[in-house]
Formats: sequence, C-alpha cells, structure tokens
Amino acid sequence: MDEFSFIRSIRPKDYKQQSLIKGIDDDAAVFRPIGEDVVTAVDTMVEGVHFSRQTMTPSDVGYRALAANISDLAAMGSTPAFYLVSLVVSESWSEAELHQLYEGMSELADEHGMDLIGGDTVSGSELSVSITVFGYVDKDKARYRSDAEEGDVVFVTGTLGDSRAGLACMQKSMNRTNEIDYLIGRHQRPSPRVAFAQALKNCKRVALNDVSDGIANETNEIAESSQVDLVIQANFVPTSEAIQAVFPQVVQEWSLSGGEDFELLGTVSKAEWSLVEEAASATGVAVTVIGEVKKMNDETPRVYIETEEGRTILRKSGYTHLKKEGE
Ligand SMILES: Nc1ncnc2c1ncn2[C@@H]1O[C@H](COP(=O)(O)OP(=O)(O)O)[C@@H](O)[C@H]1O
Ligand SMILES: Cc1ncc(C[n+]2csc(CCOP(=O)(O)OP(=O)(O)O)c2C)c(N)n1
Ligand SMILES: [Mg+2]
Ligand SMILES: [Mg+2]
Ligand SMILES: [Mg+2]
Repeated sequence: MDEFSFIRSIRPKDYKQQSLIKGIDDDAAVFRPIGEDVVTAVDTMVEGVHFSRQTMTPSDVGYRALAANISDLAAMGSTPAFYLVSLVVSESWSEAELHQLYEGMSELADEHGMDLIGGDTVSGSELSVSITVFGYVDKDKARYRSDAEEGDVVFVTGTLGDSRAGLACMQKSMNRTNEIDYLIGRHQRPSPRVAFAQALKNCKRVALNDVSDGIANETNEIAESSQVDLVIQANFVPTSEAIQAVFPQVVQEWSLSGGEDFELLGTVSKAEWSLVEEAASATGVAVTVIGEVKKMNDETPRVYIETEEGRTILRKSGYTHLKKEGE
C-alpha cells in the first residue's frame, strides 16, 4: 500500500448529492448550494483518547467518528450532505483495517445519503481520524444554543449514560448479557438524531445542542450562550433499564457527565412542546422533559440540579480536553 493506491481504493464510484460539482479527484472538492445555508463542523477521534483497539473494531471507529460529526449537524437542524476524512495512520494499522474503517463510515454515510468528497492521508504515531462534515439547512433556520428563553422546557432525546456504561463493560471485560450488549452497542455505534431534529421544522424556536461531553457540560453551554439559568430535575433524567441494572451506583453520575451519547438536548416554549412530542413519535425517538429555563437575578448564567436533598449548582463535569491537574 502507498498513499496514492490507498486513496484510489477508497474513492467513491458515484456520488448521491446533486449539488456536488467535483468530488475526489482534484486539489479540492466543489459543491454549489441552492439557496440554502451551509452548516459545517469537524471532530477528531484519536486512538487512546476516544477509542482503543480493545474497545472498538476498525469499522466501529469509522462509524462512530462520522456519527459524532453527523450529531453536530443534527444539533443545528441540518441535513447531512458531504464529509472529508483526514487520517493520520500509525504502523499498527493494516490496509485491510483501514478499509474496514472506511466501510464503517460509509455504512452510516449511506443511511444519511452523504458523499465522501475528499480528505488527507499522512503517517504518524497514533491513528487519528478527523472528519469534516457539511450539511444544508433552510435559510436562517439553523438551531442555536443561544435561543433558549425563560419559561422554556428543557428536554433530551433517548437515554443518557449508556455510552459511558458500555465503555466500562468493555474495560472491565464483563461477561456478555443482553443488557451489556445493549450498552456496548450504544458506545460503539451511536445514533445521531438527524430525523428527529428535522422533524422539529414546525417549531418556530428551539435551542439545540448534542450530548458529546455529558449534559452537565451541554446544559451549561446553553445557559451561557442564551444568558439564562436552567433548573434540571435529577430524577427526570432518562436512563435505560440496562444501565440501571448493571451500574446502579453510578447511574446518576454517568447520566450527567458520561458523554458520547450523541443524543440531543434542547429547550422549547411550553406552547410548542407538543410539536416536539409529535416529532419524537414520528421518528421513533423518546423525548423527556428534564427541567425548565428560568432567569434568576444573578448576573452569571447557571445550571441548577434538584434532587431529594435540595437544589445545587450543576457545574461542567463532563469530558474536558487539555485540562491540567487541579484546574
Ligand atoms: N482548535 C480549534 N480551532 C478553531 N475552532 C475550534 C477549535 N476547537 C473547537 N473549535 C470551535 O469551538 C466550538 C465548540 O467546539 P466543541 O466544544 O468541540 O463543539 P462540539 O462539542 O459540538 O464538537 C465550535 O464552534 C468549534 O468549531
Ligand atoms: C478509550 C476511551 N477512553 C475514554 C473515552 C471517553 N471519552 C473520550 S472523548 C470524550 C468526550 C467527547 O469527545 P470530544 O472530543 O470532546 O468531542 P466533541 O465534544 O468535540 O464532540 C469521552 C467521554 C473513550 N470513548 N474511549
Ligand atoms: Mg468538537
Ligand atoms: Mg456538539
Ligand atoms: Mg468535547
């Protein structure tokens, strides 16, 4: 294998998106949006940080790297269209494994009608997969974190903490049961909530953020960005039967700060809450109210969590990169 034969081997034979003018073949790709806004994001997965060879097959690595990016497109209310893949390849990865990585990506890409339109391939010391995605959204219809307003309900899709639990099951080499298989599946192959976010199109205003680091982080991001306070009810936070059965002691911690569930956290006015419920049932996604947006008199936007013991501040406690001891 060399760089050039590898690129030839992963080059798509045909493209699905009509707005594409030039795919993999030239110095860069070209596409022409037709009156829509273009949404773009990049996320990186690094061996040893986001995955290990013990916890993910090469195909899972590809699938989840693209899922994390599609999740950001979903959180903007956009329709996925294109992706570019930047690979740093270490010596321990064979050509066959790299092909499996691309198969994992194209499995999910096909589900969303996305085209691979470019990338970059270099050698390095750890495998790193960086994916850039593009999506389309109707003009001025992107969903922002800054759109939460006082009086909104706070909701979340699916269940939280399962990905963290699935990782723990593999790290502890726990004997497989149906529950453990479910949790591992949620870690290896998360489902970005694209259809649900699109089904919210009838809502005039929704604030959305996807759950990559844990809602202890993402609720704070909405609060800061919208300059409001959020009050979350701890016992409303949805968790699966599987996590409750396998990890009863840490359910609450992992549902707040486990991360990588790639569910959507949102806020919407009470008047439009029924539209969110309709979107959820139309797309087969569970949606749960977990709290309310308030505006306290304090200048600093905060997130509060209410448990049986009373109300405390919910600080960012999810996954944070570049953080040094004691910070
Ligand atoms: N190294 C970087 N250079 C420029 N922009 C960045 C960098 N890292 C993150 N960002 C931007 O900061 C914002 C928040 O990033 P991040 O927390 O990674 O979002 P998410 O959790 O949705 O992936 C995004 O607008 C992202 O594009
Ligand atoms: C081997 C391994 N260790 C730890 C984790 C947990 N983990 C790694 S990154 C991360 C947070 C999400 O990644 P990030 O790069 O912050 O994504 P973004 O917020 O940019 O979408 C978590 C919970 C993991 N998935 N695999
Ligand atoms: Mg990111
Ligand atoms: Mg995000
Ligand atoms: Mg993050």
